[in-house]
Parts: sequence; C-alpha cells; structure tokens
Amino acid sequence: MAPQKSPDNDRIEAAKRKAAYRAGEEHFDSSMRFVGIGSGSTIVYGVEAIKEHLKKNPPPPNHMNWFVPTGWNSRKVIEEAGLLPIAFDSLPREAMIEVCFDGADEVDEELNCIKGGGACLFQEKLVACRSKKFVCIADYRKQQKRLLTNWPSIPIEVAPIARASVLRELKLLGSPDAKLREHSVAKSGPIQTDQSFYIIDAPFKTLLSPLDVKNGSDGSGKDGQWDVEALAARIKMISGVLEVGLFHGMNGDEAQAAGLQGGQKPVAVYFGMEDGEVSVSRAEEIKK
Ligand SMILES: O=C[C@H](O)[C@H](O)[C@H](O)COP(=O)(O)O
Repeated sequence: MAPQKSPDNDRIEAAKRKAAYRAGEEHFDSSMRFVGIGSGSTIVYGVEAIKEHLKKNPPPPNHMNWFVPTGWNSRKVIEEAGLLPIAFDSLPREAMIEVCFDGADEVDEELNCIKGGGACLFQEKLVACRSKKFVCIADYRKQQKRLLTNWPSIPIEVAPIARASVLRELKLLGSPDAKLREHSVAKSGPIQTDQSFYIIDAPFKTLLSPLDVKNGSDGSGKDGQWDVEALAARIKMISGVLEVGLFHGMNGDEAQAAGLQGGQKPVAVYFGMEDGEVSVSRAEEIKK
C-alpha cells in the first residue's frame, strides 16, 4: 500500500515549492551559462521552477544553460527535467558558476548552514565555492536561531579506513555519541557517499555563532561549547575527514569583494513558511 500523505507533509512540501519558485524568480535568468544544482528533496522544486521559467523565457538563440550537479541524485533530477548537466570537472577553467541553488538541514540567524542530511556535502561545498552566489531554499522547520537546535548532529564525510580514528577524535572534541551513518532498511552496512566515503553524524551542544564570539562568548570548545567556525576548522583538521557539513565563513559577495572566488555561505535563504508565505533572510541585511 502506498504511504498515506499527512496534512503536515503537504504543508511542508507546499512551503518548499513556494520558497523554490520565489528563489528562482529572484536569482535565475535564462541568459545564465552555468547554474549549480544541489541535492535533496527541496531542490527538486528549484529545478521545477527553473524549468518553468525557461519555458516562459527561452534563452537567447544559440545560448545553452548548463547545470552543474552536486552528486548522482542531483544529476538525475537535472536530466529528468530535460536540462543539460555539466560535470564540475568539465567546467571551463576560468568559468564561474553564476548561481547555485541548494537546500539545507538547518540555518542559523547569520545564515550558517548544516548540510549533508542526505549524505551530500563535499560536492555541494565544491559547487558553492565556485559560485558567485549560493541561494538556499528551505522550509520553516530549518530556520533556527543557532545551529544544532532542531537538527541533531553535524554530518562529516570520512574516508572508510579512518572511521574509527575520526570517531575517537570527535569524542575528544565533545561528541561522545558521534556515529557512523548506516542504512536503516533494506540493506545493512554504512551508507556510502558519491565519493564512496562514509558519513559520521556528530552531535554537539548547540553551536555559538561568529557574532556570539565577537560579543565575547568563548566558542573554543572549552567545556564542549563550540562556535561554528572553530568547530568546522577543528573537525577539518582531523586526518581522514574529507569535508564537514558546516557551511560558514564568507558568502559569494563577500568572497569576491576580498578578491577570492566564491564562498560557502548563502547570500540569501528562502524559507517557505507554514502560513504559505515566504520569508527571505538576506546576508546584506544581517547585523555584523
Ligand atoms: O545531503 C544533502 C544535502 O545537504 C541537502 O541539501 C540537505 O540535506 C537538505 O535536504 P532536504 O531538502 O531534503 O531537506
């Protein structure tokens, strides 16, 4: 029997779709050459919105819109929509991705994100950092004051051979319950990413934001209390870690102003709300 849809699910899906269309309206246009497409259930609506936009506003003659996937599933969504995929490593050397659209598992007030709930984070970060701007699409459940409020743990992509030593280091950093992510049904064993790596989910205390630290809080990990940037940097130092699912630091606009290419943080997050509205948090409006 097909699973029953609950009204809650319908509301969440409607919120995702509404946010995706609004993000598409404000950040996609048919003259773009390279557009990044993230992973997960929300981005499916982002691709739908782009497809609709292209139907109404076809690209100029002889112009191709190329879509850069962030993994196997993302490529499938692009192809099924009849859009043209281009692998990240086939991008022309000097080319930047104009915009990338992606979801998130949790977003804090300063637009730091947790990503990787669906085991995609490494390629998402690659694409975000090669994009002039990352635009995030999410529903109301993801909007929180600080990270690790509702979402329980930080996804970390690790080399299979290093899983036990990474778990041991995470314990020392204040995450005694960090766990290797395993299949829950149908198959036993660890989940593998698009890089054939494993995912460890590491719970920590609710994270402080960079603004908390600027205002004098200590997020250095003493007593297990970390801030986003210190924890991300510390986890990244563990040998065997490929990437950590914390997207923080500069956004694309800030990176380019500093003479760099792109940043990990979104320039804007579109939250589909329970009441059917879309709430937009824009980086430029956030108090530094
Ligand atoms: O690993 C998956 C990605 O980081 C997703 O973008 C994230 O988990 C959000 O997924 P969803 O849109 O399904 O909530």
